[in-house]
This record gives sequence, C-alpha cells and structure tokens, in this order.
Amino acid sequence: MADRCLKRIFADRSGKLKEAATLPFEFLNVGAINALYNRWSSTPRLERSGIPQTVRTTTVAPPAPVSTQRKAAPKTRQEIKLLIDGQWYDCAGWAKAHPGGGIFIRLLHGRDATDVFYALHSYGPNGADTAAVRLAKLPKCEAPEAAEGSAENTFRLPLADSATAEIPGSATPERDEHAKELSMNFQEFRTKLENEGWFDRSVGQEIWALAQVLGLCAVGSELAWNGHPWLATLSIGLGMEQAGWLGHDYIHGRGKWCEFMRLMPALINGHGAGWWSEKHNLHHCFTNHEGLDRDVAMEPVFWLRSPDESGRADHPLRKFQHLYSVPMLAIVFWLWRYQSARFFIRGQCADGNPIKVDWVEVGAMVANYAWLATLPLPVALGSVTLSGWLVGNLVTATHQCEEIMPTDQAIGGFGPGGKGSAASGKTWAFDEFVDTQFRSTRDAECVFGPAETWLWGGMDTQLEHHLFPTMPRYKYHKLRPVLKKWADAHNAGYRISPSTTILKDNWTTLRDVASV
Ligand code: HEM
Repeated sequence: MADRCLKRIFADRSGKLKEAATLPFEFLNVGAINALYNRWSSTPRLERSGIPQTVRTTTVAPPAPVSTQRKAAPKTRQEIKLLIDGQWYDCAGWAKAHPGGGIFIRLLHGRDATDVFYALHSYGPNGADTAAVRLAKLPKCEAPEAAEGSAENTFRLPLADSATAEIPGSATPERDEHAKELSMNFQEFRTKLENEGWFDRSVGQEIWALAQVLGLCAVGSELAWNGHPWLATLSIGLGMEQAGWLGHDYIHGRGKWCEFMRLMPALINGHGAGWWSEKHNLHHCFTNHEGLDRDVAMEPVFWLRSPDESGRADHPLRKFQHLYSVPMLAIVFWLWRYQSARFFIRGQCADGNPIKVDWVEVGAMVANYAWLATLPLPVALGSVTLSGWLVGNLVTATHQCEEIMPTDQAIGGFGPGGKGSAASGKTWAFDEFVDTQFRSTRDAECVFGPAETWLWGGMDTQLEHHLFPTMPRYKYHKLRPVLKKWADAHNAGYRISPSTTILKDNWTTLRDVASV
C-alpha cells in the first residue's frame, strides 16, 4: 500500500521510477531503516485480491514520469493512457469495452486514476475483484510523451509538481501540493478500513433495508386498492423514496448481491441502472466540476454561478430560481423516468457511443408501469411526485451550496466536441479526486432525530459516501468519527453542519445568484 503511494510521489523527473520503497529514507542514508521499511511495506492491493502484482519490482518498469512536467496532448486520437498504482496502462482498446462507458477512460487520459479507480471498482475487499483482474490484463505502456512548448501542452497530472505545472480549473499550486499529500495518506486510510472489514455487507441489514421498501409499497398498494388514497400515496411515496436511496447503494455496491439488486430501482421507480450509473458516476468522478457533473449543470433552470462569473449567457428564469426551486424539485423522479427511457430509446451514452440494451432492465421498467397502472391515478401520480420531491431536495442540498469547480472551459459541457469525446483528442484538467470530495460536500447532522435520518437515507453522510462509494451505506454513520479524526490529522477539511443549515444554505445560494 505504502509502496503504491510512494511510487507515485517519488517518480523522478527523468522519467524513471527509482526504487520506491527505499526512497523515503534515502536522503537520510540510513541503510537499516531502509531494510526495515522494505520488510514491513504492506502488500499491494492487486496482490491482496489474488492477482500477481507485476508493478512491484525492484526496478520499476516502465519508466513513468509521474511528473510533474506538463505533458503534450495525445499524438493520435487513439492514445489513451492511465496511471494506476504507479503503472501506466494503454487503455485505448479497453475504453471501447469498458462497462462504465468509454467517457470515463478517455477523460482520464494522461492522468493518475488510482484514487478514482479504487473508489468505484471491484478490486477484492469490496465484494468482487472483476475490475482488478481486468486491470492486471491490460497492456502496460510508457507514459505519454512530454513535449514542452506544444500548443496542446495544457494539462497536468493530478499529482503535478506545483512549482512548474500550469494549473487550470480551480486549483492553485498550494492546494495542489496539499491535494497530493492528502491522496497519498488517503490510500493508507482506505487500506486500514478494508482490513477492518468496513466494506463487508451484513445480511441482516440488507434484509431490513429491502423489507422497508417492499413493505411500504405493498401496504400502500393495499391501501390504494381499498379506498385510502392519501395514506396510500404517503406509504408508496416513502417506499419509492427509500427505494431511491437503496438503489443508489446497490448500484455503487460491488459483488453478486448488489449486481442482482440493480434491477430494484427499475422495478420500484422505473429508473434504469445503466443510465443512472453513467450520470451519477460522472458526478462522483468529477464532483462539482462544471460541464461534467450534471448534478451541478442545470442552467437555465438553476444557476449556481452568475453569468458574470461563469461567462455564460443569462436567462430570465435566473431571477426567480429561489422562488420555484423547492416546489419544482417535485419533478425529479419524473425526469429520471423520462431520462431512463430515453437512454434505451436513443441507445447512446453521454459521449454518443452506442449502449448495449439490457432487456431485463427494460422488462423491469415495464413491470413498474404495469404496477402503477393498477393504482388509482392520483395515487400513482402523487407517489412519484412526493418521492421525487423528497429526494430532489435532499440530493441537491449536499452539493449546490459548495464550491463549484470551473473545469477547463475547453470541455465545453456537453456540446459538440466537448466532454472528452474521442474526437476531442485532448487531455483534460481536473482537480484531484480526494481533495475535491472534501471541498465539494459536507455531512449533515440531522436535528430532528431518527425519522429525519431515515428520510435522508444516507445522504447525511455524503462525504463518507463520496470517499467510499462502494461501502454499504449503513456503515457511514459509524465511520463518521473515524473519518473526522483522520481528516483532522491530515488537515483535509472535514465539514459538518446541522441539516437545517445545509438546506438553508442551499436555498440562499440560489437566492444570492438570482439577485446578482
Ligand atoms: C483502466 C482501468 C479500468 C478497468 C480495468 C476498469 C474496469 C471496470 C469494470 C470491470 C467495471 C464493471 C464493474 C466492476 O467490476 O467494478 C467497471 C465499471 C465502471 N468503471 Fe471502470 N475500469 C477502469 C477505469 C476506470 C476509470 C479511470 C473510471 C473513472 C474515471 C472508471 C469508471 C467506471 C464506472 C463509472 C463504472 C460503472 C460502475 C457501475 O456501473 O456501477 N473506470 N470498470
């Protein structure tokens, strides 16, 4: 583990990685300490998942300038290279087959993707190891060539040398340096949590969570069929709301159980896992980065930065956004239904590449509409509206009032040639993953007791979730003090506010931007 971190830090500028394990003590020239360190350095992650770790050799190959210098854009459209655990991988072929969609791989070209890889994938300790096995089979390669002076030379690795790199986006040299250190320490923290079993799922908790959703929907349906529309709407609405949070947990989760349960959101809410995963994971990888995170890209309906600040064209709606924001969020689940259906009908993912239609999921969505059709119309309409309104208000509250990161404007949002499409042939600039999470969200302290915590469905531990998306959500509250302690020790900037404050800050942000 430490090995992996050190390889990333101590790659030298000539492009050769030195014997990473000895490096931290090299300047002290104390051989005994080096020997001890070598003996004690922990097993790398791929080895722990049963995969031989070819990266961990005495002479680390290939030469990988994790530098630090600014790099050139890829020579050809096909060149896609990612750095994971100190090893460069040629991902040009893999991008086309990547189960999460090619967009994620292409956007990370030329960058250290270690943190985001372990955050999202199955790699052993979190229920499966498919992604780690796949990674070990990818062709290894050398780093993208540096070409100083090139007009395309506009990007940096996330762990760039702050003294020399030109840093686009919202990062500054000081912040970049801090982000680099944080990333290194975070990997050790993650390993510690893995070893302590934080990623293990509990059968009892899984059954209880599912029983609540099914119970509320079943009771609600019974009430609806027996002439109690108000109670039925409340019961089904809450069931759908809880299904939203539970589906979120399943889709992030790894392993057979979560994989199987990915159908649940389609069955209860008509939301497709494929569509949602792509949208939501863009939010996870590039949190609060304008142009990529669609959770903060809602103009002209919601403006999080004024046109003066963002340089984008204004719209008359902006002046009223704080007035309509809270009621308008009632359309969220309707919108997600529409977008899920459109995903299949268009057969395309965000970067325009064709998707493989999951017919079982389509069947589950059809079953959902069949169930709704058996309910009285006001109950069906009311339940979807109520659940979407609750989810919409809680989801937006945890990010909208936080720092918005103006990504390299050249990404151009989702317009033509933007979003890291194959045609763009360029490497993008993002802020570092771990640091971004601390800057882009905070935890909420529920002030109205357990009922409110239940309604938040885990979103009140938003920071824990963003750092460890594959961890079961019922572990997050216990993790909170542990994370806080770690964050304080590393000056990471852990933040928490009463839930009422967060909701108010969210609304105030909209009002302030409206009044500019
Ligand atoms: C280059 C090495 C990579 C390999 C071998 C790889 C492999 C995989 C595999 C096997 C899956 C299926 C789910 C799983 O088993 O975890 C997956 C899903 C996914 N990957 Fe990757 N991946 C790579 C890089 C990346 C990167 C750098 C990102 C993000 C920037 C990313 C984002 C995703 C997303 C969003 C999903 C979908 C998750 C879901 O459906 O819930 N992948 N990847």
